[in-house]
Amino acid sequence: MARKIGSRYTAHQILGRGSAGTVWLGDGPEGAVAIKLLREDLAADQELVGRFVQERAALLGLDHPHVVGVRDLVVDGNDLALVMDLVRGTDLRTRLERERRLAPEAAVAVAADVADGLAAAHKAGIVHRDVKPENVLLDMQGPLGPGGAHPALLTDFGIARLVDTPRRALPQPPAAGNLRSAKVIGTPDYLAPEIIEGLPPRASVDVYALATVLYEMLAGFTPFGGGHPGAVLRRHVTEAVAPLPGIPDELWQLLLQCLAKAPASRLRAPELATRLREILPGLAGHPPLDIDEPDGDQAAEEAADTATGPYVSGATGSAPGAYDEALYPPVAPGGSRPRGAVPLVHGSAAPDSNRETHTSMRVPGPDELAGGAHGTARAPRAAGEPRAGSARHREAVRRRRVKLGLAAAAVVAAAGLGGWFASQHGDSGEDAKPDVRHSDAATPRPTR
Ligand SMILES: Nc1ncnc2c1ncn2[C@@H]1O[C@H](COP(=O)(O)OP(=O)(O)OP(=O)(O)O)[C@@H](O)[C@H]1O
Repeated sequence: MARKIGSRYTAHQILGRGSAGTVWLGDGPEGAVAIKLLREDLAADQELVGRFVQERAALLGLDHPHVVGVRDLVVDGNDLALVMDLVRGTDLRTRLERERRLAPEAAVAVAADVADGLAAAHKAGIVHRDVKPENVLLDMQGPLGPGGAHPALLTDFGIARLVDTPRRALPQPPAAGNLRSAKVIGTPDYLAPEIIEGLPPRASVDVYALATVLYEMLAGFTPFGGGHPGAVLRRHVTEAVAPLPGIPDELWQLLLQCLAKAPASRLRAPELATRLREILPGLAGHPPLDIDEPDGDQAAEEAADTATGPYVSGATGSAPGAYDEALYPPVAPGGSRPRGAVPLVHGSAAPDSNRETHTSMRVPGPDELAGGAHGTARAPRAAGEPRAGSARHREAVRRRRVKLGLAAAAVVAAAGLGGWFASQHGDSGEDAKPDVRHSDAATPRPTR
């Protein structure tokens, strides 16, 4: 059923749905396009429409082979739509759902494309803030690259930031104690620790998210994902990345550098793109890594811990130990994380229960984050290693947790996690980095 969008475009058929709206296959004066029609409640929000219009120049100005171009912005009655280049292919999430993990060469080729796209955006002063497999489109009509990878293009620039605002999105947390009132915008698995800690997001958050996507392409799971969203956030801040058995060392070192907790330790996007392309030839013929995902039952335990733990204690005025299900949806029966259960805007429905999407939640305080330091590490197992889950294994895990908990408590008591984290950033040299504005300012500021 065709539908007119403004005076110039016609939407013909739905390509897919996201949390902010529906993407249509359409056409306009210059041929086939993809039209992202924002949800009606978003389109009816005058403040939001104003921000989109204000952003017009930035959204339309990004022209790069690895960025999905925005061609037009339509504000027409109840419709608010972004007209984009049509990418004939699929998104990376769909490919990962099908293949689980990619061979290192293909994974690195995809990541290098995305890093190129990010480099262009950062140069133009735009931070993406929501790099994840759903936002990486694979152009099946493009030429095959290293490892048989199709060209990858990053989409949804600045959309998360534009759509998610404090206006009525969330109940405000009390402005007391060490709780910060800023919100976290993004998708839990890909959120850089400094965002969780409440620092303003800069270009390095995109590099962290891209490194997470690369890890996921190689491993079949993200480094800190699994269980309750609160547990995921804590792991980003407190845990080291578990090594991937069999990964070529050069690639592993690159991943570690870009997953560094301190933003200044990460590579910038152009350097990352260069390094990835440098190591590509050495990965030719390397098979996909043969590893197993950390156990689901462990994730379930972690989720249970989190639900009764200190993370959200008192955060929204609830009783200690309780948590607000509207903000932190419960874990599905069986312990597996409900992908797509955390809406971009409070109150919106998840577009597809199999899809991971954005989250919007308050930033936990340092002492709340410290509560996560007690042994939630999820180490991947080399294929063939005995699967955890036996009674003996569970007892060992419990004992290890107690030990780790005591150790963590000692560390936190001695130094204070907040102080530790602040010092990581305090001398990080982040200020010396290019000053990349968020996509909600009116005029792009050139990088220094
Ligand atoms: N420019 C495009 N060309 C072709 N298909 C697209 C284009 N943009 C998005 N799509 C497809 O439309 C679907 C929905 O995209 P959308 O960006 O709305 O949601 P998402 O990124 O999957 O989720 P969310 O917005 O909640 O993060 C995806 O399956 C994607 O593959």
